[in-house]
Amino acid sequence: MEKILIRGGIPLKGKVRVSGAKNAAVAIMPAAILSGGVCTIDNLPYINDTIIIADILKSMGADVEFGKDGRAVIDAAGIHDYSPNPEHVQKMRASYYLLGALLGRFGRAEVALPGGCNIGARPIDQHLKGLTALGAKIEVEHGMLIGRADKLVGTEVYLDVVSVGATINIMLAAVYAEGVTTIVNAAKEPHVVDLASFLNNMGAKIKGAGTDTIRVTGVPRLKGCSYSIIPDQIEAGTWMIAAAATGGDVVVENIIPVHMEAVVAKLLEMGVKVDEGEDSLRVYCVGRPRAINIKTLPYPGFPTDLQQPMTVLLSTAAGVSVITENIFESRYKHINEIRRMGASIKVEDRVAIVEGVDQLTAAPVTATDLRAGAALVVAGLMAKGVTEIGNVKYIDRGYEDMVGKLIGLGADVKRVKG
Ligand SMILES: CC(=O)N[C@H]1[C@@H](OP(=O)(O)OP(=O)(O)OC[C@H]2O[C@@H](n3ccc(=O)[nH]c3=O)[C@H](O)[C@@H]2O)O[C@H](CO)[C@@H](O)[C@@H]1O
Ligand SMILES: C=C(OP(=O)(O)O)C(=O)O
Repeated sequence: MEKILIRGGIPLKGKVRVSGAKNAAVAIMPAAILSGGVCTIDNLPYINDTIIIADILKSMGADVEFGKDGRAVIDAAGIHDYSPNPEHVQKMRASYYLLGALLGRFGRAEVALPGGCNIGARPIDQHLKGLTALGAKIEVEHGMLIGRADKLVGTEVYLDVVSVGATINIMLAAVYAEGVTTIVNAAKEPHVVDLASFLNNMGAKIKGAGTDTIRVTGVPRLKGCSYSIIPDQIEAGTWMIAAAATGGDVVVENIIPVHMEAVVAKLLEMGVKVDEGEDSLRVYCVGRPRAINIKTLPYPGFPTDLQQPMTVLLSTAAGVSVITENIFESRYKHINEIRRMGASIKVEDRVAIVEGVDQLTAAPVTATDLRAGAALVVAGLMAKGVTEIGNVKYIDRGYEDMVGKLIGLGADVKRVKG
C-alpha cells in the first residue's frame, strides 16, 4: 500500500490545470451504453473510478479505448452481458448508473448494490422509486439489483430528497421510455446538466437540466457523438482551498467560474482574495483567514464534497467556525485524523465546531474516504513537519495526478511504498 509524504509549510505558488469532472465522467461513460453508435468522450479524468467503469463496459462486451490523454472511444454495440462483475461494481458508487442505462437500452440489468465512500447510509430508494414508476420491476436478491422492464413509459417522478444519483439514473432510463418523464425536485448539479447535454448530443430530448424540473421526451434511438466533459468543480475547489490554506498564490485553470460561486463566496468571507478570469480563478491570501460558518447544501449551495478540505482550512482560521453537514450524516471521519495534527474540533451530530489553532503539526494519518484524503493532503501542506497519509487508494479514486500537480505548485511531496 502506498503512502503520500508531505513536508508542510510551503505556500503553493503557480498554475494548476483542473481535470475533467469525476462525477460527470462516471455518469457519461455508462450513458454511452444507450448509444447505437460510437461515442468519443474527451476531458475524462484518468482516475480509478473511470478506469473501473471502462473495464466494466469492456467486460460486458463494449469496445472501449481509454487512456491517459483523457479520451475514451466507446462502442457499446457489442454489449451482450447485463450482469457486470459484482467485484468491480462494488468498488464504486456510480456503478448504479449501469442499472438505469441497461434498463433503458435492454430492459434488463443485474447489478450489485454499489460501493463508494462510506459517508452515511446512502440509500437508493429514490432511484428505485423512479425506475419502478417508469415500469421497471426491481428486486434485491443476494446483494444484487435484478431489474426487468418489458416496456418503460414516461411519468412524473417526485424525488423526496434532492438526489444527484436518482436524478441521473431516472434520466438514463427515461431517454427511451414512451412519452414524457418529468423529474420534480431534481438535482441541479453541473454534472446533471453535463449528462443531459451528452444525451442531447446523441439525440435525446431533455429539457430543464439545471433547474429542479427536468422533462425527458422519449426517442426511438440515440446515435454516437463527440463530447467533452466539464472541468471538475470539486478538484478546482480543493486547489482553491489548498492555496488559501498555505498562504499561497495559485491560478486554478480550466474551470467554469459559475460552478465555483459558493466556494468563492465563502473564501471571500474569510478574507481570502479571489480574482476571476474567463476560465480561471486566482486565489491568494494575505494574513490569517477569518473563521466562518458553512452549511452544505445541494447545488448551488456549498458542496458537501468540499466540506472536508474546508474544515481543514478553518482549523487554523482566526476564531470559531460552525460547520453543518446537511447531506451525509457521517462525513466527519477526517476530523479524528486532523485532531491528531492538533486541530481543535467538537462534533455534535451534524455540526462541527472548529476553534482555530495557530498551526497544525504533522502526524501519521489515514484517509477514510476520497475527500477525507484530499482534506488530509491540505492538512499536510499546512502542517509543521512531515505528514504521512495512508490509504491513498481513496485519493486515486478521484484526483488525477494529485502528487504531480502539487509538485508543479512547489509542494514538497512524494509517494512512497508503504
Ligand atoms: C458519483 C457521484 O456523483 N457522487 C456524488 C453524488 O452522490 P450520490 O448520488 O450518492 O448523492 P445523492 O445526491 O443521491 O445524495 C444526497 C442525499 O440524499 C440521500 N438519498 C439519496 C438517494 C436516495 O435514493 N435516497 C436518499 O435518501 C443520500 O443519503 C444523501 O443524504 O452526490 C453527492 C451529493 O452532491 C456527492 O457528495 C457525491 O460526490
Ligand atoms: C462521495 C464521493 O464519491 P462517491 O459518490 O463516488 O462515493 C465524492 O466524489 O466525494
